Amino acid sequence: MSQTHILKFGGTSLQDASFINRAVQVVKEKSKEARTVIVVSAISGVTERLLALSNISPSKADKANKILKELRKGHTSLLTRLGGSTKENFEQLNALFDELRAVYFNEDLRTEKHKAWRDHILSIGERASAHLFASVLSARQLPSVPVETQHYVKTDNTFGEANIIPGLTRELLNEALQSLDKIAVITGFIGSTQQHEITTLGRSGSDYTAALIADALNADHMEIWTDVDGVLTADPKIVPEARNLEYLSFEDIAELSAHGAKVIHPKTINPVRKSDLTIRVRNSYKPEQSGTLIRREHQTNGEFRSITVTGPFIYFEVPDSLASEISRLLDQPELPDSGSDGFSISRTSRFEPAQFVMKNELYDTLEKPLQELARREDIELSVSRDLFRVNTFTNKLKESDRAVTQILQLLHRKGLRPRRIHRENNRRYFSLLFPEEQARRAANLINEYLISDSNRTDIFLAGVGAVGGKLLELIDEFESKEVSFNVVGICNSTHTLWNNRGLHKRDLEEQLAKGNETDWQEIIQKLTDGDWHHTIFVDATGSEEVARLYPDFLEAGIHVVTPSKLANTFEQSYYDRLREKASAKGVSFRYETNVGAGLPIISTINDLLESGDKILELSGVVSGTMTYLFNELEKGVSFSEAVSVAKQKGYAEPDPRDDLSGEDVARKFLTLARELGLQLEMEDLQVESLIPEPLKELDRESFLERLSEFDEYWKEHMDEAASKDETLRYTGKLKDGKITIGVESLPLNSPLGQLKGTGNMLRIFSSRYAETPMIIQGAGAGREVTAAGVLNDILKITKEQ
Ligand SMILES: NC(=O)C1=CN([C@@H]2O[C@H](COP(=O)(O)OP(=O)(O)OC[C@H]3O[C@@H](n4cnc5c(N)ncnc54)[C@H](O)[C@@H]3O)[C@@H](O)[C@H]2O)C=CC1
Ligand SMILES: N[C@@H](CC=O)C(=O)O
Repeated sequence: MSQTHILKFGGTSLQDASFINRAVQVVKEKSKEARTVIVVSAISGVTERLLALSNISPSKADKANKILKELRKGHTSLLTRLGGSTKENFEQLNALFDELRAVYFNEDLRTEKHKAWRDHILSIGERASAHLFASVLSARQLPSVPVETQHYVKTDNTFGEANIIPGLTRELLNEALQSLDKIAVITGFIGSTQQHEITTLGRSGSDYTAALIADALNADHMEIWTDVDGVLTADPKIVPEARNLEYLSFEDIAELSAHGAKVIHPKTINPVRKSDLTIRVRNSYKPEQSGTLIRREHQTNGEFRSITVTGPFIYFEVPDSLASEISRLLDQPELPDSGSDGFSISRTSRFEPAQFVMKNELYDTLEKPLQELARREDIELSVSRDLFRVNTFTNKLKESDRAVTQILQLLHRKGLRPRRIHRENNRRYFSLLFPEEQARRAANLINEYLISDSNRTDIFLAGVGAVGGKLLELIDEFESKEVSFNVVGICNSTHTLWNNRGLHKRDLEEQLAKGNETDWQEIIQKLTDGDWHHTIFVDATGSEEVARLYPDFLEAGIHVVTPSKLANTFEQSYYDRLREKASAKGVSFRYETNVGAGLPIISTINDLLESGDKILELSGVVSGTMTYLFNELEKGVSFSEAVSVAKQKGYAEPDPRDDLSGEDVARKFLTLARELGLQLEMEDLQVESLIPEPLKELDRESFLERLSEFDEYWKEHMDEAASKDETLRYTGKLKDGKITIGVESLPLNSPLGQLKGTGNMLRIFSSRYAETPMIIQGAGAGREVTAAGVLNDILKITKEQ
């Protein structure tokens, strides 16, 4: 057995009999594979009791006696419960509590060497814990011996936060432990001065002791047993969704700790920084989990991602001329130690104000001289109080600043604007300053960004009919290394279904009908409050109610993609508002499928305009349903039958009267006109409707039932065209700011007369394409091509991020 493993049990890992039993089990397993050395903290709550004792005045002896009695009883009864109650074990424990009583009531020590007296009192916690645990291990056939480190860990006399004398400590520990043939159960946290007065090592002192021992014994592995899952992406009290990090490097830990992470103190790493020691942080509540592995060389992996929240801070600005004097004030050695992020100053130029961020308590100490300085310069010092820093760490910042931009965009979309952004060059870290509640929200959002697959896009899909249903299928089938989709919610006009982990086509068939009733206010609320970092709302309903909600989604930082032509063809002011909202919130509104379904009509026109071309005329066929109907008439199918099949095939609008009335084509031409910058309304268009006058006032069902009454009319019409070697087409034209739409009889062998199926053809005449127009032609309706076009819009948004 050539390996040496150090197991450090924190107070929570020894909090009661069941936890101690669990720790015994860990030791039993470990000692089968390696030489095992144990380091213990005081049992949970004991250090706090000892501190309370040290603050009780001797005149209140009753109170002190109560604590002394409880501490002794707590330890001895645990010893009995755990089967370690030999006479010798009791005597050793009782001797410690006798010592505690004697030190506590030693008036000379208390008054003359108060700090040393207090450290001596505190040391009893670890010493009692080591005796207790060693006794229990021995009773369970794991021969053990308590080792009190005040004899071996040598320090200076900074009581409360003593500094190690490294060489001497290493030598003494090595001498004491190297040839021990029993399991050493060693006290963490304590040492002693050269004059043998007990000292304590400050915050995370027991982890530090464990590292000193690992160094002295050239240990291979160290386990820190504590009450959290390992090193997490954030403090779970602030970010409940914080995740455990699987592995980190020593350098990662040092960087995290310098900016507020609490699990491992950087001084723990110091003694073993150059060694090959592996450290595992594990949770005593969940011993089956593997925790976080920390070692020297994990430097370049992607695991390093975390958030810490520090504060509270004060923020103020002063003219640059005053900054040097304030910096001198901050340099005073007698100021309270406010940690590595106690204060920071940003000075961009002599002409810009200097910005100061400092811990509240530091400002409180300096407030008077600061105000005095400001008065002298006749400046009103306006301070913002109680701000918190959200520090973000990620390996992504090694390559570029893209993560900073993405995070800022994400926060901006959620209405969070930091007071100050601090980014150090060549560091994997940046910080943002917020008021407390905003800092909490920002930390949760950034955590979601860091832990989720950063390529993931969350989608809410409204409308799961012809287009929406097919889209869900395409999303299910979609595979890419760069992008992944997560459909968090779907709805139809009656039901809504949510699942953070993703919905699929099968859920539509099996689960949607069991979902909640569709409630649009609830959907908006849920999407607005959700911590999804990159959300797209897809409207495939064709509903006016839904199209009127886009400003709410854009306002909440949610992108909108839609095949519905409604929103772009409501009043002009609504069209303008959507664009203003999207731009203000840094989100996208995409609707390529509004004209020609999957054909790239809108994007082509915008590309031409962007490159300086001038559009002179747009004309042709942009209704797939109409082409289909006239093609069917050519074959001798009745008009009413063709309409019904067009609906079944998913070409026609949710209400086919929108196709037949020309409204669908009108909306398409109006959208194109507005893309060209024309300010037109629906009433400005000249549109020929195919709805027979007597059927105009009927509801949808009665209309479809009575449509066959007009089959003969359409047959005659088509026959007449055929007699001239012509056919019917429903065409539209935008020229000189005017839109005209209607039925035309065209030569069968003309390009438009040749259209088949759901064929669309749009001719673009422009300054550059004046003689020979640019033509975009292809299927212009149908669930497949439209859903694919919607997916393309979604992909464009993911690429813009
Ligand atoms: N079918 C096609 O070829 C093309 C369709 N479009 C557009 O796509 C949209 C959808 O068309 P289809 O899928 O064919 O329609 P559809 O009638 O097959 O499906 C509509 C879906 O929206 C749901 N819905 C309706 N009102 C709702 C409301 N207020 N709240 C929640 N859900 C609601 C319905 O329950 C249904 O699931 C329409 O705006 C249409 O103009 C655009 C281009 C081509
Ligand atoms: N009903 C429309 C669908 C596409 O926009 C059409 O037939 O063109």
